[in-house]
Amino acid sequence: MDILKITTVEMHTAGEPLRIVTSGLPVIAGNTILEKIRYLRENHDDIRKLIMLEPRGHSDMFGVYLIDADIPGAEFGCIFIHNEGYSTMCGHAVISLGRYAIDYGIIQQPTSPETRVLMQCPCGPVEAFVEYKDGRTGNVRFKSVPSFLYMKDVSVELPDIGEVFVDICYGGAFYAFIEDYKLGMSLKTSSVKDLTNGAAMITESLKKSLKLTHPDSSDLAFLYGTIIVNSLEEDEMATLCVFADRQVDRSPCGSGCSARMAQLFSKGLVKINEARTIRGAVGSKFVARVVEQTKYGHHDAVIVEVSGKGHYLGKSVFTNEDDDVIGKGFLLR
Ligand SMILES: O=C(O)[C@H]1NCC[C@@H]1O
Repeated sequence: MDILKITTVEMHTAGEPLRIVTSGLPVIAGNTILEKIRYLRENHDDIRKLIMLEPRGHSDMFGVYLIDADIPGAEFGCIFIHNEGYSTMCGHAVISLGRYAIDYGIIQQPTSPETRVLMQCPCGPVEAFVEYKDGRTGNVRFKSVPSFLYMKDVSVELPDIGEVFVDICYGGAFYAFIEDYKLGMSLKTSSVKDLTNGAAMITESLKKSLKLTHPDSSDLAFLYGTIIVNSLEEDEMATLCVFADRQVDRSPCGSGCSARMAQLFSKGLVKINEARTIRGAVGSKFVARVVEQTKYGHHDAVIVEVSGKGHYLGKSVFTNEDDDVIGKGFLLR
């Protein structure tokens, strides 16, 4: 590996980390963002492991490579990385990146009270609006790609629990959704370890039995994770997203909020423009609302707007010595 130095800006959105790589990447071959992801997976997955896994990261680390966009109007493209590979959408990253794009001069003439930043995510264009006042960036709201309920009441057989039913929904990534009580658990009182195991069992089982299709590309047609939600009878919506290799989102999961709102809308449980606050694993919140109805392929879909705020944590300079094999990345659980 001929990596000498990788520099990053470190942020978090609602507790979920975002390691933004600012220099040190090789030339990434490919004409489209999806081709670039394939190229990275096949040729430079060592870089992802180096900065996501231990000892520089951990099993729940998340990051992004910024690339030139290949669609008109987008300021940049985002290649999201995590403990297992590359994701198709990441709302918490978009929220932090909205601030970063202005604060680090990608957008040179920001406007008040909001600046529009169009980002190309692997799932498609995502439009962010960044609060900007007196030279300072603030909250970010984004409108994601069309989100939809893909399949309802899919049966999953779980060891020790038995048969449960999940809905599969898309919000730039595919998730299985299940209420906590159906697993005999509670988002309020069960341990994160038990919830994670329950969610991961669902994802693993569905990956073996369910073939997903996506209107645009087979590269986007895979189950990213399972989201455990609370009952709608509770005062506030709550969620815990377990994605990639048992990675636990600290935030309420932006793409999961889009998918959840699409699920609720298609069942008549939220109305257009009705704002819902969604609490994540560490108590932080996003606000989401359906803003438009649309079609995506043959799916009845909606555009969901999600808002939250990202914060800066610092900067890193990562190196790797030639004789440091362990330092190339590992996970201990
Ligand atoms: O906010 C989101 O959409 C993301 N957070 C980590 C997992 C998802 O990609």
